[in-house]
Amino acid sequence: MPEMLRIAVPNKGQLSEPAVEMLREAGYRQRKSSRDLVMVDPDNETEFFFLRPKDVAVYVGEGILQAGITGRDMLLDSAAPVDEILALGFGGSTFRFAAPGGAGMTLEDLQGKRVATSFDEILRVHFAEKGIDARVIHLDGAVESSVKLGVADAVADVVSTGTTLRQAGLEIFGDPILESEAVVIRPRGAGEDPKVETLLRRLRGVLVARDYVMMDYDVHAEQLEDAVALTPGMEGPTVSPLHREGWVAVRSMVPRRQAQAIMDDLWEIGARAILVTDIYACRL
Ligand SMILES: Nc1ncnc2c1ncn2[C@@H]1O[C@H](COP(=O)(O)OP(=O)(O)OP(=O)(O)O)[C@@H](O)[C@H]1O
Ligand SMILES: O=P(O)(O)OC[C@H]1O[C@H](OP(=O)(O)OP(=O)(O)O)[C@H](O)[C@@H]1O
Ligand SMILES: [Mg+2]
Repeated sequence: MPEMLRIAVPNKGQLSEPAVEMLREAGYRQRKSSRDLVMVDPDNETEFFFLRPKDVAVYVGEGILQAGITGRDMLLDSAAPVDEILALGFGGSTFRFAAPGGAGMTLEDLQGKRVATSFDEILRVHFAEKGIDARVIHLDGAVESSVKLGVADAVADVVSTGTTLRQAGLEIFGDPILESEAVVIRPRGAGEDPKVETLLRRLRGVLVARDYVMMDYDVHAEQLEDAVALTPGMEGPTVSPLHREGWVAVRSMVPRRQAQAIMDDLWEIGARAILVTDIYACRL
């Protein structure tokens, strides 16, 4: 048996499904049932371990697993000896203070108060940095209820849409404590590992395939420089001769979200036969 690459993946919660989906797009076999705790992918010599999201950094920090997917907030809260090596663009959230609406709280007002959170370590570090002496009350979840129930004076919690806070009658105050998203981690100080490098290259390929499209168009050679300025591509666009005298065909990657605006601009300078296609997979 070849040496297996061992990767930790969240087994439930907000990050689990999108992480599994991304690994599948990256060509890895993924679990069939959300109850599977281990999944072997022999073709890729990789084993996936489905662990509680907060535990991922612990396993990777101990060097038991060579890489893992978790939230940046969770990795920082674990204080495990791991490095973030790639941000994955999903599971975005901010970690923020909130208190009853209308109270007009500031960070300084937390001096001597009780603040409930599921991320004690992040909060303690933040208070230490800001010189605030407050009591951190650990709760495992549903932190928003703590103020109404009298367990805390304010909360520090994960905010995505803000709906949960609003429904609990709480209002954000102060600067964001942390911006988080799903990330790939590895043990701190780990040396180059060709299998981990392959995983990263594949995941970067998925990120590019999600964020970019391929654009093809024909343009008169006189307008080529203007057109290329609109579609500079990654390492410069491919330009090929067309049978039609004085015209060239151009092929370039462009950001998906700008594709329509770029097509409008290309049309304006006389480009025609402008086509956009999805990138199925890539290595850059
Ligand atoms: N809308 C969201 N709500 C909660 N977490 C989110 C959201 N969007 C992204 N995240 C991120 O997902 C992770 C939280 O995962 P999750 O809530 O599944 O774990 P958990 O709270 O420890 O687990 P559980 O809720 O099952 O006890 C964090 O990294 C957080 O930043
Ligand atoms: O800003 P929103 O879009 O409302 O999302 C944020 C909420 O989602 C998470 O809770 P989760 O569902 O993970 O439950 P938990 O409190 O048990 O962790 C988080 O802890 C907030 O409560
Ligand atoms: Mg949660």
